[in-house]
Amino acid sequence: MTAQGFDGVERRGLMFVLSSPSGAGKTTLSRMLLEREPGLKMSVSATTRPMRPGEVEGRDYFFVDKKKFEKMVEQGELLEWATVFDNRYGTPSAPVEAALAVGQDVLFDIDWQGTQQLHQKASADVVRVFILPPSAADLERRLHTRAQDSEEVIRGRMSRASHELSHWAEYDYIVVNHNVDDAFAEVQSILKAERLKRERRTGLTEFVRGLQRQLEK
Ligand SMILES: Nc1nc2c(ncn2[C@@H]2O[C@H](COP(=O)(O)OP(=O)(O)O)[C@@H](O)[C@H]2O)c(=O)[nH]1
Ligand SMILES: Nc1ncnc2c1ncn2[C@@H]1O[C@H](COP(=O)(O)OP(=O)(O)O)[C@@H](O)[C@H]1O
Repeated sequence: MTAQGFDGVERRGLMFVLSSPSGAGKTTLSRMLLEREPGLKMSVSATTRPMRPGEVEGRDYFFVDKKKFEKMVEQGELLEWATVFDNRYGTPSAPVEAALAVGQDVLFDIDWQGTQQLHQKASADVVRVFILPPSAADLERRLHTRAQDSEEVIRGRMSRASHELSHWAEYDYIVVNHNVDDAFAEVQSILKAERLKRERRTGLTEFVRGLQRQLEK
């Protein structure tokens, strides 16, 4: 599972997780990252929740019924899964493994339960980022301006937000999404720095040996 770094030094692919209370901006930041960061692939989850207007099957989620979801769990097809807002959500393993195998990094928009499971399985390769809204009023406004959920669903999401927030300390990095461009720049810097971590740059020993050979000539 090695990727060619942009500087030619091989490294292991990483799993980049964004979590937040609903409406804090994960989807927005994920889309920006995918547009601007080569070598990053989105993990598309399976969910039993209904499709929202504008969502696309296979791009945003694989929309499945409860029976199909249970079958995926039984057959061991999911890397992690959890129940959120009365719906099930899970990460199909095969595409993640395939992406890492060809040297891509994988981006996950999953909740704290899934993040814990992923971290238990592959702690060295998981980078966890938690996105905070600047205030409760902003969070509620964003859920309304997204205009994709009913009043009742929005109320449910607001009442779950405090519980979601309580998991912030399980993450490696915390970004407050005041302004989307600033938050994006922060998330992008985290990804860039994590790609340079010595421990996952498997090709460094060979690279440095090559440099030493050149110097000793
Ligand atoms: N554990 C887990 N959580 C997921 C997965 N996919 C999405 N989620 C989380 O489920 C929650 C609800 O997602 P969604 O219905 O798309 O609403 P949104 O957060 O408002 O965009 C969010 O916290 C997501 O991060 C998954 O595959 N596994
Ligand atoms: N920094 C920001 N300022 C204002 N609105 C934002 C900001 N970040 C995201 N939004 C808007 O808030 C809404 C919720 O964002 P979204 O990315 O769907 O959140 P999540 O995926 O965490 O539920 C969207 O309408 C999005 O355009």
